[in-house]
Amino acid sequence: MNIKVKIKKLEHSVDILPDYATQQSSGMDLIAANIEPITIKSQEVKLVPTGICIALPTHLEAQIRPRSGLALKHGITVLNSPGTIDADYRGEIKVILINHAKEDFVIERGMKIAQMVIARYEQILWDEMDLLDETPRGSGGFGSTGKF
Ligand SMILES: O=c1ccn([C@H]2C[C@H](O)[C@@H](COP(=O)(O)OP(=O)(O)OP(=O)(O)O)O2)c(=O)[nH]1
Ligand SMILES: [Mg+2]
Repeated sequence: MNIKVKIKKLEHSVDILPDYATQQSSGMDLIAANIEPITIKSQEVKLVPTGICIALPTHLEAQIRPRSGLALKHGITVLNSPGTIDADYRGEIKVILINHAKEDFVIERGMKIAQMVIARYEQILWDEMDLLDETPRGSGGFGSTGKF
């Protein structure tokens, strides 16, 4: 679609911008911009800077998602996944990482720490009712349709 989105690099940012690793990747890899290494001890949470600010147009949001390789090999994931970057946010994009492994993990500057998916969203208005239309599912949920 080639929608152009404004991006600003902060002083501590890395040289390259987030990018798609392959032609049809849905997410762009986000790069750690911490000057000094950040150690995430087992079960610890750390906020990792990316050094970039963006200005998304209305109806687009950015979702911060984990990288499966970091999760599988090192137990590192995005605590608030998917993190939400609102269209009106102009601050630095930061990534909340948690270490679920037993070993410490060190985030080095330049490391690909998470991925960012740009998605469309809608805002709605409530139409408050006393009764909602009936459906075959009704209030069934949480496994109501069976195991297999
Ligand atoms: O992983 C994240 C999540 C959020 N943000 C930024 C962008 C987002 O637009 C803003 C607010 O995020 P969110 O709405 O998830 O946090 P909140 O706790 O509700 O804070 P606020 O009251 O500022 O909305 O913080 C990040 O940089 N990284
Ligand atoms: Mg919020």
